[in-house]
Amino acid sequence: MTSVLVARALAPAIHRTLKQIIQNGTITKFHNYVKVIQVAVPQHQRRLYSEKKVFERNKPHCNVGTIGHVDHGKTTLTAAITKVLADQKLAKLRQYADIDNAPEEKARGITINVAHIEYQTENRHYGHTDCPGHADYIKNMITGAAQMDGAILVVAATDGVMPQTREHLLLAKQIGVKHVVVFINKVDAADKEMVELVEMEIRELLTEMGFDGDNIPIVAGSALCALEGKSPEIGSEAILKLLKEVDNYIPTPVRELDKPFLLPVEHTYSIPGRGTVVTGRLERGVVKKGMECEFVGYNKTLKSTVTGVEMFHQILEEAQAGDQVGALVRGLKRDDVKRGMVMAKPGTVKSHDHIESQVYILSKEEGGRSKPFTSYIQLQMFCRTWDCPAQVILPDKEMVMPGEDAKLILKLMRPMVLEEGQRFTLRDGSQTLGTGVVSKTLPTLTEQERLELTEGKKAREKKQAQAK
Ligand SMILES: Nc1nc2c(ncn2[C@@H]2O[C@H](COP(=O)(O)OP(=O)(O)OP(=O)(O)O)[C@@H](O)[C@H]2O)c(=O)[nH]1
Ligand SMILES: [Mg+2]
Repeated sequence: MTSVLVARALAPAIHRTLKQIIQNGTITKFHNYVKVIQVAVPQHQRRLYSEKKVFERNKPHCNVGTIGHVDHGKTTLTAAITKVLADQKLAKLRQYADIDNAPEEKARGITINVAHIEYQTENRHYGHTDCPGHADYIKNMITGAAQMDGAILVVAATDGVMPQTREHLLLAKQIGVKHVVVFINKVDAADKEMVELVEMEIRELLTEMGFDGDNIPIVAGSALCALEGKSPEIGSEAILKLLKEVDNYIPTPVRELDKPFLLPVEHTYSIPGRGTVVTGRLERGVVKKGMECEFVGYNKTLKSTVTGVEMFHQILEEAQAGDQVGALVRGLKRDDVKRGMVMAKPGTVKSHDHIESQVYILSKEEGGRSKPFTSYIQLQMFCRTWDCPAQVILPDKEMVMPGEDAKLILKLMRPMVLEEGQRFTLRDGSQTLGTGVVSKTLPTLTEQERLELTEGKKAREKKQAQAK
């Protein structure tokens, strides 16, 4: 007991000294520092001296993000939001180059990977996902949007509604994002009539897509002015107005805290000296340090234990459904775990490669395909953080017309975690076909069926002939 008290009293001094040693370069690597801490301080005291802050859960958490056509200013707006809120001590400023930080993003001046940013308003704590607008990176946008409780659609006043404005809105709707707030950007470079015209055009599009086009809040301003601290009436004031609308219009969803936890893995990182961290939005339940977990997907089930939980690099006592989480896991290498796997309470989820579903196929006017399709068409299925090719079988009709609702049997190339009631999106090349819900999971494909699926009927017959 005395030694604990002494350690407690001495710890801040030890911490200061160690910090100084690091700064002086005597201990260069952080994990060496951690090792010294581990030797010097008893385990139950260690967190007190950790470099990281403990996350203070004093406001509801909500996930939003920016969607919209390429170059309309989503990343600039994301940076501007952090700037305006940093002035009120509600965020840490994230510069544009901090958000689009990959070399290719810098070279091309476009967003490729989604970025997760944190900020707060007076009312809520936000996780903000900045999505890419370029048509080639729609896949990343789908994963990003799947984590949002509400979206901020960015439309440049200089361009108005463009192809990915429409496509992102359509995908958001399909994925189940029900609440959208609009920011008309670049008003510094457009006249008033133009802005009014663009607003009318957006309201029309929203209504056409099945959103409440008449009442959705639309704020006009300039993200660049806000970021550069110029013309406050279209700069910082417009950003604050937008955030107020986001606060009011996008409700905090009811989280499923009492269910077994499930985290669709978005990324994996390796932290030297500590292990592997998986990130993603916790879909349901609660995760704490010490809990056993299981990674399921791609024909694999890996067992592990959660050894730490963080949100935006701050330590979490407990991660709750809806949180944007980083979980440190024991005994797994970074390459063992892949995006698209699910981290869940052991024994609570199962992979499936054969399902029955109810799907709405979009009409041409809604952005879907113009021709009907029949059995054996191969489509790409997007669900949570994974996507996978799937073969379609129509059990009760010859063909499905665009604009129709249909029962589809889907055979997946790989078994992935799926549950009854799970939503997914179907795409064909660069076109969104529709969304569906898993109505029933069916028996796993037999070896014969899988062979047929992967190699086609002809190849199978050839193999059988050769075997004879
Ligand atoms: N005039 C003006 N230019 C702006 C404004 N906001 C952004 N821009 C410029 O528009 C260009 C594109 O901005 P980004 O923020 O990269 O656009 P984005 O929507 O994130 O683009 P992607 O992520 O690649 O789809 C940059 O050159 C910005 O400086 C604005 O309010 N006014
Ligand atoms: Mg961007």
